[in-house]
Amino acid sequence: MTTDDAAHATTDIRELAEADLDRALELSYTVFHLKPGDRTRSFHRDLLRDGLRIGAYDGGQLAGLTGAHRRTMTVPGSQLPCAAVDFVSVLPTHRRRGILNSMMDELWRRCAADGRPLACLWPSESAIYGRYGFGAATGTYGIEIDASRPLALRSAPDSRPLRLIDPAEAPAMLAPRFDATLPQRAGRFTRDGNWWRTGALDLDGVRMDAGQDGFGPARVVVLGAPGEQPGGYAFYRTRGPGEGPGVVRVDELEAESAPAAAALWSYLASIDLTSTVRAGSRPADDPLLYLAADRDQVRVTGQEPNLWLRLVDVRTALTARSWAAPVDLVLDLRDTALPANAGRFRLTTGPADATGPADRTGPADSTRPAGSSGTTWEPTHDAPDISLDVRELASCYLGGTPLRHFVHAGLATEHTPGAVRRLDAALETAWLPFTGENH
Ligand SMILES: CC(=O)SCCNC(=O)CCNC(=O)[C@H](O)C(C)(C)COP(=O)(O)OP(=O)(O)OC[C@H]1O[C@@H](n2cnc3c(N)ncnc32)[C@H](O)[C@@H]1OP(=O)(O)O
Repeated sequence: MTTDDAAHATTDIRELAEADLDRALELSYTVFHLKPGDRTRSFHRDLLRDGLRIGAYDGGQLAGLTGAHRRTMTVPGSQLPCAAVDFVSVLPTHRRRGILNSMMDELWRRCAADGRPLACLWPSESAIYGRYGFGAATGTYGIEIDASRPLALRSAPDSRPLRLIDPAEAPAMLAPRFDATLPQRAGRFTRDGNWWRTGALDLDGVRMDAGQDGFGPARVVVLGAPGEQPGGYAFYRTRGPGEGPGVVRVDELEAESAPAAAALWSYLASIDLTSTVRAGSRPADDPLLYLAADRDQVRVTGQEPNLWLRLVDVRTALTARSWAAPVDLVLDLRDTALPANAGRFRLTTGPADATGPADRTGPADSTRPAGSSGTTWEPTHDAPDISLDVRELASCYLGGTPLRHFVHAGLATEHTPGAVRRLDAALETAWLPFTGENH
């Protein structure tokens, strides 16, 4: 037994007791170099208390922590329970002894017991989680608009009135528009009133960056007259001119149509005493990028992976989602962390989504229960058409990355010519997956 193994052997992985929540937060703040105020601490405490909680104990000392929030994620044609992993922390004195490995093993057991076929996370460092079968599954663009002149667009904005509303009324007023995006965008999370208040709008200033970056409180603009269902909304914060130009920071914008989006972006680019609009988290297929008449005015400033996904229960995940085209293929799947998923399986998808990938919208999709897509995933001894790792399957699962990209990179193998093209056609979604959250 090596010294490290000996140290690991003394670590007990078990439920993090409610009595240990405060020291668990202290551990997390230590490793993340944070010093939050009381409101943030209380928000974190509630999050940790209400989720899956795993502690790594070295005798009486808490040496490691993993939490996971119980959330519901949209997948093409359905919604699935997901463990949104957070607070992953190991004391600096106990690192690289395998504590994270052990906590991940425990996480899979907890996901199974809690009926969560998916797990996801936003990694602090992207090198860490591929080994556990997580793959980057949604991406995000940073967009900046030069608002020193009127926003030039290629089509006319929706002419309905825009109005600022009391942010306290926003959760109830905005939820129907947000919910309408759920069947279109895989990789999103359903929200309850509490999540709207804290996770989305941060009305109580509980997030770590609250008030520290010079931006004011959340402002909420909606498109449409009072009493009408909003055709779109944006919530944003502003910082007036000082050392630099005035900035509008857009935290979320959803619109029912391109003209509605045009109206909202035009408004944001016209706010007095500001000359830059920054949207840090937009989908790669944001219509704004195509509507812009001058791409020097609307620039992509960054592009990066956002949500990392783990298919904990591959059968449930694959049979729950809808497919854009029928396929009948044998996949040879590697999964070293969860061998129950590994092996050779025949994927036979149900009838293609009647509307096809170009027009898959409407609430009916999101209400279809998991497992009702007519898709099967059964063990077989037949020769494989494709070999791949569960990490790559996770990256392709929501329709964000075609498998052929991984084949080109030598990370997946096509044995039957045309098999990858067929699978990619089936995985495709009308809109790219997009999460729009980073916690
Ligand atoms: C979703 C989230 O919460 S993301 C936040 C992750 N947490 C942090 O970044 C906080 C600071 N860091 C830590 O607390 C710890 O160093 C952790 C959690 C990242 C790792 O915990 P450890 O117990 O040291 O990891 P463990 O010893 O189990 O190592 C597991 C494997 O991951 C690798 N690994 C661990 N940390 C890193 C890293 N930062 N970068 C790349 N690889 C890493 C190890 O080399 C090891 O690889 P191997 O199994 O191939 O040998």
